[in-house]
Amino acid sequence: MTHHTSPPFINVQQLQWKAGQRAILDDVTFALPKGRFIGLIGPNGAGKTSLLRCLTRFYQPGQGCIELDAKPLQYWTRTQLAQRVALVAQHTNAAMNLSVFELVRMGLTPYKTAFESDTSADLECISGCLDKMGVLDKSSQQINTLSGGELQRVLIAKALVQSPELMLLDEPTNHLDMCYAHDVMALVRQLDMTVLASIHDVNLAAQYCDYLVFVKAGTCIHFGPTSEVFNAANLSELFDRPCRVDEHPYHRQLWMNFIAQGAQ
Ligand SMILES: Nc1ncnc2c1ncn2[C@@H]1O[C@H](COP(=O)(O)OP(=O)(O)OP(=O)(O)O)[C@@H](O)[C@H]1O
Repeated sequence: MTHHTSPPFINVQQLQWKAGQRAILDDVTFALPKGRFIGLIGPNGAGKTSLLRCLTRFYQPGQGCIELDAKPLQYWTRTQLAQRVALVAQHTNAAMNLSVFELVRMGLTPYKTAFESDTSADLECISGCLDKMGVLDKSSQQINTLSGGELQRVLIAKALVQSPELMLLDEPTNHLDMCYAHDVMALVRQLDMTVLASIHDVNLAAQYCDYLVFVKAGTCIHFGPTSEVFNAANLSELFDRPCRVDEHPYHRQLWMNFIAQGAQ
């Protein structure tokens, strides 16, 4: 397991979370620096979503601790947490009868009292975030008429309006075509914040993420800078099957391929 020397921004120590009697996360430990794009990779059912939910305190860990910026998560008030951590969930219900603007405006909720009206700074913030994600022209469109890729960008814009220090993205490229997936990853990479994103496509993760966390069967088996941990031994262990990692001949980045059965 790789460790780094800078003080961690996200510090997870021996985290355990149980659903009923079953430990879904067990002994999860990793520490990651601020301001980086971090990919959470691992097979289906490994516990990536559960881990993201623990980081928002939606799930309460049975044991272990999570610190953000050296402060245990349980000490943040609900409002402080909502101002600092934003989650873009995997299955967001887009059937609501809202415009893009109305949805993105909801990102301001942690900063507002119930009847406070929008200031010009609020409106600028909303437009700025929509613009950053390339969807400003969709502002008045109903969210249930957006394409999957547009909706994903709008949801990230809503999280940006929250101006969190930590953005959690649960499979942000799910259902996106390759171009949209790359666009979303590139846009996220440009954001000046710490982003932890679960990503199924490990090559996409390796291309854009500074750090990777490997999650297998409810625990973290490796974490560290992508260049150090993205290798055939670690990925074979993660997926329980042989693979190789090479430098891609075109873009020169690390690239994983599974070795087909009988082709070793
Ligand atoms: N609230 C819950 N109650 C019972 N089981 C749960 C609950 N939440 C998650 N699980 C189980 O925990 C395991 C991990 O689920 P999780 O969604 O965290 O995995 P994941 O790595 O995000 O998977 P995927 O890549 O398929 O989205 C699964 O077996 C799931 O069924």
